[in-house]
Amino acid sequence: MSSLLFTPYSLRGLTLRNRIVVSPMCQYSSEDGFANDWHFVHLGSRAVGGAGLILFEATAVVPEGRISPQDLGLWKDEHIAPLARITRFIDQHGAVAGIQLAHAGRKASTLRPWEGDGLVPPAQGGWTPVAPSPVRFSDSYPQPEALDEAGIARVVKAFAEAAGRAHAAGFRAVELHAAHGYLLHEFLSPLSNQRQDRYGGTFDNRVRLVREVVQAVRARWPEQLPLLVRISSTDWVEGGWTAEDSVALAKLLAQDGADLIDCSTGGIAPGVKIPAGPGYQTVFAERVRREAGVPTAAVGLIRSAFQAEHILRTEQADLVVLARELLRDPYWPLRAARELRADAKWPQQYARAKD
Ligand SMILES: Cc1cc2nc3c(=O)[nH]c(=O)nc-3n(C[C@H](O)[C@H](O)[C@H](O)COP(=O)(O)O)c2cc1C
Repeated sequence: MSSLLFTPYSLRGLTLRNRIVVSPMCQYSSEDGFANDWHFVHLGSRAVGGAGLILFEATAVVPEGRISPQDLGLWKDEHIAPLARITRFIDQHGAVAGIQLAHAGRKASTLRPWEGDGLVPPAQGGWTPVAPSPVRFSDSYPQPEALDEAGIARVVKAFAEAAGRAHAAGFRAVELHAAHGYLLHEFLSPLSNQRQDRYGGTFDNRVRLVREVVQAVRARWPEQLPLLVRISSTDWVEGGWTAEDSVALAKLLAQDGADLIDCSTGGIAPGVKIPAGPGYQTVFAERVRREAGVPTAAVGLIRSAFQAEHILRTEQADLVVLARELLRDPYWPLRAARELRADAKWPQQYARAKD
């Protein structure tokens, strides 16, 4: 029986050689948003290791939207060339390079990198983070400033412009980060969004920003290439964002031009007890897929080849996304193919090694 994990998968005009996705993972290795040799080796080795789609870390669309001052960025044209060097290498090794575009909102770093090689804390001119409402994430986070409508419009434009640069850098998939308590998620969740204008209150108002971003990115991103959205499918908190909300949102985002929903959870509030166990978030991918009729990706404690194959065979998700397993072992796909005795599409040298 052939393996589903190693069966190519198509979204729009793009075909992945298999269904293994490298989850976006911050590397804390960039200066001023620029990719460098660390990113080249880290991401390139995962292409050589056999993954189908490699999602670059949360990449900030504006400098003040970084989770850490060492995050990648795409807020200026100068960021394109070093990224293009990496996407070319990934392409040459048969994988697809995708980028996660992000704005960290109230959880953004407030350290403004200065001209030299130091950091400026908020009291000496660092950033004030922005959010839907002036509600801090926790006592140890600064109070954010609520975005006004002009600020919201600038965020939408920044995502679209970053998507344009991502295309110029050779990316063939883009994922919008609307999860883990960052800006787009902060608008979705009633726990962080206490606005009373057309971006807050009702479900339709809270989803307005993420819909505008999807529409704006879709307008900028080539028609034949896929657009993914990562959501936190539940806040795991009473009164927060729910799995039902996720199903309703997925339907709307599909109308707006999203092709796949990457179903993560959590991140909106500190100290929340999450029942983490093998594949603990897969149930959300399954539900969104079944009830919204939208392709999904499953992520979270997916560790073995058989577990990944099972998720696909039982139609819980269309793609499996691995973070820590692929951090430990870039060659996880190669091992998985052996374990499943799958006929994987390898770069030539590995095809020879496999025989
Ligand atoms: C070092 C590290 C960095 C991460 N950075 C990101 C990120 O940039 N964007 C994101 O959506 N998730 C990020 N995550 C979360 C992972 O993508 C993934 O959702 C989570 O680790 C669960 O998958 P796993 O059990 O396979 O590790 C990060 C996780 C780790 C371990």
